[in-house]
Amino acid sequence: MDKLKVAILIVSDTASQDPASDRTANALAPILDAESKWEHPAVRIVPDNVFEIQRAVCEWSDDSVNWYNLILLSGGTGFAIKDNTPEAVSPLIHRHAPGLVHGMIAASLKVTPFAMMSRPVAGVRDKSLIITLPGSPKGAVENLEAVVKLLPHACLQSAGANSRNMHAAGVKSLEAEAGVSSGTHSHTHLQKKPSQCSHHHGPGHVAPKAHTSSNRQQSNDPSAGPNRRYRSSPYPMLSVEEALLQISEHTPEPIIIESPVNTAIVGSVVAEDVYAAESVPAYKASIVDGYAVIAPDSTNNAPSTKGVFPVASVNHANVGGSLSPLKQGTIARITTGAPLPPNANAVVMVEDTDLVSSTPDGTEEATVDILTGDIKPGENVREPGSDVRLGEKILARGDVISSVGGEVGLLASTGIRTVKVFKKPTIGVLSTGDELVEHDDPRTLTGGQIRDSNRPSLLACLSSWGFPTVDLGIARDTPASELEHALRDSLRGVGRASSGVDVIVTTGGVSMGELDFLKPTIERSLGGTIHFGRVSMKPGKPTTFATVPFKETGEGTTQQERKSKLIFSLPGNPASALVTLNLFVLPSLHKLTGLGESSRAISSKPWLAPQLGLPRVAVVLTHHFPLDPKRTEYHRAVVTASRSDGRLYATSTGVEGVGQRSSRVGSLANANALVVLRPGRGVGIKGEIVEALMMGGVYGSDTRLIC
Ligand SMILES: Nc1nc2c(c(=O)[nH]1)N[C@H]1C(S)=C(S)[C@@H](COP(=O)(O)OP(=O)(O)OC[C@H]3O[C@@H](n4cnc5c(N)ncnc54)[C@H](O)[C@@H]3O)O[C@H]1N2
Ligand code: MOO
Ligand SMILES: [Mg+2]
Repeated sequence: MDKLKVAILIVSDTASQDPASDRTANALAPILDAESKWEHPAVRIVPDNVFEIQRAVCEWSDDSVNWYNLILLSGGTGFAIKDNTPEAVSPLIHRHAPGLVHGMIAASLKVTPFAMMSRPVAGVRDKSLIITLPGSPKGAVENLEAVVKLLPHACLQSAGANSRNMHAAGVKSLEAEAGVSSGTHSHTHLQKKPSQCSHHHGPGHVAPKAHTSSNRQQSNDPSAGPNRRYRSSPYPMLSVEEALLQISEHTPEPIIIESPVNTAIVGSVVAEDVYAAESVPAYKASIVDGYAVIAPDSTNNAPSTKGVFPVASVNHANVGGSLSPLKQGTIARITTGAPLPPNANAVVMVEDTDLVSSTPDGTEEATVDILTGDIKPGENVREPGSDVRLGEKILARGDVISSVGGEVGLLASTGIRTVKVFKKPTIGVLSTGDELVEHDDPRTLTGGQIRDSNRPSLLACLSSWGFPTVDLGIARDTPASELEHALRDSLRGVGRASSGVDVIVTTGGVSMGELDFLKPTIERSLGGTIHFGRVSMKPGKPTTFATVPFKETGEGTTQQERKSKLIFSLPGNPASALVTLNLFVLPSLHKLTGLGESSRAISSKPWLAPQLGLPRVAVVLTHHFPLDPKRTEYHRAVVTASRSDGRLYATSTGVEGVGQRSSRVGSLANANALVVLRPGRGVGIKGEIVEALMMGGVYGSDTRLIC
């Protein structure tokens, strides 16, 4: 018999930094070598990080050529916060092996009651047997020794060997070595072929409840095949309002970064009150072009400003150095914004003066006649700090740095070089489907191929909202592992998503088809939680929202814990994808970007206040709109403002025939609003006032009148 392949994954933050500190791998290897059934183990070390662990296990189990029969993990199985090896491994397991877990704990309990504090996991993924062991060399050795005799047999069965033959050939001796007797129960168990196990996972079987958010059944098992898929969705149908509440609840709080004041902060929300670092103006400045004068007041006994005065000096804006004081009886020429010389207290506009004489060379003013005596101290002068006082609060937490430029101007003028803002989330967009072809592929479509229109349209929409995006490409439906790898890579920040994403938006694969793998992949393979998988709306019924646990540490941030990443899995139909992006993803992005803080700061409203998501307005229907009997419809429409009566009017982008069909992305071309049509019989009547969500600016019109 060929030797079996075995890999050891050491899970330890310490050993990942200092590989020499690991003693467990060297302690385990001799136990396997003694069996002479194993190749020398491959060893790798990763930190206590769910994604690193999953990546290594998948590499060893999923490669169709170089897969390993046995994958042993050591470390991260205790109760400490950072111990998350079982959480990383459980979702990867297709068929659990509680017997091995029981055997290991029973053996350890003979040695120490602390065995109860270990949380081992064991089971089969594809053809590989995966077992977690404690991190200490002693504990790992004890656990491995407890099961090692059974492992060659277990691995061969997992790999698909005929168990009857194996049983006849060697089980008796195995049992003898392991010190167990071959009772009826163990016979039955060992005789089961791996493929037979899958019938446990069809509908009717209560799957292990790992990360579901309710008591419902877990999503379809992709390996069960179409004849075993659910024939009704296990996901409860939520109302749009309930779905928005779930999103609100599970969208993490925004995190703060220090950002330089430049164009990139436009659209950001200020995270801490900002105080002026400098006064504006920093000096006494002229508001006009003219002559600085000493206007009479009770303190200076100056004569009237009316009369002819010698021009003593010239003050331009941008002068360096110190200015000589203005003497009584003289004036100084000055430009707008320039500093007044000491003693000057007012400026006379050049329009209120006449030139009397020039210097002998004819190039300069010698004397000027001031035509008005009605100049008061302070006239045409900006006092230091009169625009902005040093230390004055110029922006408050929650303020939005708008594209108008006023906030950037304030920061720039007061010497603020960096500002604390909430980090804008980065969104990765992934299309799924075997039928998809790049939209710009020059080849003619064949068979059931269609162009991927969702990715470009979603990326365009997200960019227009001002969020950084990552194009995650297309993941095929088959093999299902392609989707799993694409999502995991994006969550871990490798490949196309190397700069990291906070939110993943996928389209396709969320409904009831046998290739609709999104939900099972999130739940079963990534250990995510699906908060909802169906919404009573049209279009967009199968919209799915999930969170996947994650810990982030990065540069330049002050609060580094983003505990989970968000996945919005939108329906594949193009109109459904865009409508649900607007309706569900935008409010979440707004919360992540700190706009929730904004609404709290401004009005103490909860985060679902109108500032989050699309603005809501009341519109008048310009014609009859058909209603759906069950689902709330988000009808694509053009909203115009009437100049005659100041009201907003909504006209459908197409009510006849296929106008609003969810495959018809054209229903969103020119649309600037989603008209909210509550379910009912018949039609929404022309002239009726309903709610609309504005996706773009209102068009102007004075012709849109109804009677
Ligand atoms: N038996 C049932 N079937 C369907 C139901 C249902 O409740 N029971 N729901 C329907 C509804 S409603 C929708 S919406 C769709 C959602 O389908 P999926 O999200 O599973 O998406 P796919 O099956 O992958 O594709 C649907 C459709 O969209 C096209 N598509 C997919 N991706 C793209 C893309 N990137 N660019 C352009 N077009 C795309 C795909 O080719 C299909 O034509 O399910 C109904 N079925
Ligand atoms: O819910 Mo679907 O998006 O109507 O076609
Ligand atoms: Mg589908």
